[in-house]
Amino acid sequence: MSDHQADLIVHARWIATVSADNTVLENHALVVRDGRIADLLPSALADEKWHSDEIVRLDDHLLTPGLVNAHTHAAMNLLRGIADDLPLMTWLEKHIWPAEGQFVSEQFVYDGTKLAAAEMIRSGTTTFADMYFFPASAAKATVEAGLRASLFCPLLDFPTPMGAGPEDYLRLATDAMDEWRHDPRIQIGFGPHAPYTVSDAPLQKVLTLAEELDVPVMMHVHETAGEIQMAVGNTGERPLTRLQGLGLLSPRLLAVHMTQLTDEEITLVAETGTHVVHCPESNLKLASGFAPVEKLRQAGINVALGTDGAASNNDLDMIGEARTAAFLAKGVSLEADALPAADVLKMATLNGAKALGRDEDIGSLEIGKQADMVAIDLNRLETQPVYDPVAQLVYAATRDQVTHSWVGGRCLMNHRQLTTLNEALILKNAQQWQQTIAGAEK
Ligand SMILES: CSC[C@H]1O[C@@H](n2cnc3c(O)ncnc32)[C@H](O)[C@@H]1O
Ligand SMILES: [Zn+2]
Repeated sequence: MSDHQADLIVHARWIATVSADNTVLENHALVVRDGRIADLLPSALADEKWHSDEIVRLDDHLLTPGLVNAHTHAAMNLLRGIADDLPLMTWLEKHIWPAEGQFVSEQFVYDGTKLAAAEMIRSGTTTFADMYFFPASAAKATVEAGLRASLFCPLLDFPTPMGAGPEDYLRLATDAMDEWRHDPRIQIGFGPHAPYTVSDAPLQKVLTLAEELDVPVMMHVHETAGEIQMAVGNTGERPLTRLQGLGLLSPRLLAVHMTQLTDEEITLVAETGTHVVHCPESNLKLASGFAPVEKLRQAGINVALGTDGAASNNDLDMIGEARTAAFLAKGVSLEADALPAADVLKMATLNGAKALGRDEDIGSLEIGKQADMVAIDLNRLETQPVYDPVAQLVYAATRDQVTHSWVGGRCLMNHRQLTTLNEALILKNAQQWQQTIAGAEK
């Protein structure tokens, strides 16, 4: 390869870099070599300086970093619509856990994660943080789809189709960590489900192992007021205080939901460097509340964005989630400048990468980082004219305007055609699962 031979050059009308200075470049080219961004320069100069057999010209598009869905349960796509309009604990205990107990298997997770991967690619996500059973099956589906994932291995006090109890779950998690240690696409972490399903002893083991193996931990925390009332009634302590006592609050922890927080707890989260994952649509649909995002941001907390699973959201659309997050922040603070478009895009990209400890590699479009990026066609009646492309993405565009996706410079979607996944087969499998599951309910 000559000095200026590239694997891929993408010219775009706008490039939202999400770098520290938040630059939006106009009429620039992004040059990819060996999966990484080798150059970012004005299109006219790129034509003189760089050569490539693969040149993509996107004259009406905004190029952004691939979106990072910082919390989901991918395989739950197969349970989308199985139980709606219910509060969290009824939804979980009366519908979701019984269905999972009956149907979740390696094949369910593989098929469900493929279905989710197709939806995620088609809506601009390139990395997702998953917390679900049989992570080896999720990893296989992820790698075949060409996405990146951080897979948080489940841990609960009670048996599930995947394991008999904490010792089992911990062994499965460390086995997965061994297996995937050398693959840069897959990161494995611990996913203790929630304070109300995991007791102190296994949580202490998680902490010791996570520190020893230097891996992240993800947990649903303070999702509802009921969770806190129950804990206070049983132990006299709020769950966050308990987690702090156990030493779990740290930059290693991604605390998901956090809808119930006192000012003192916000200070504690900030001081410990704990990351918060905001899942506004799931929280709204389950009527759980919402994280006080503006207060968290003002306290200096890194807030990432997640969809949660498709059984509570009911989609994995990070563009829609970003819009909901922005509107909600404005609505609850009564401040129109709360969570501006550029900040919510950062929340959906770089902040997620940071929470996962992957921001040296992904989350922004900067020279040296992985070429994980997506293109959004703004030349539609719904998004013209364009004064501010990032505002247009957040406030007006929809996920079907995502036309291209690359992970490490590899194209996963070209003009809305998936290149790694068989859509017809994924659809057929999803319909078969629906028949099996609905048939068993009769
Ligand atoms: C330990 S595997 C994941 C486990 O979590 C369940 N789940 C999905 N969404 C939520 C949520 O919003 N709060 C709590 N638990 C949730 C999922 O069904 C699996 O059982
Ligand atoms: Zn969740």
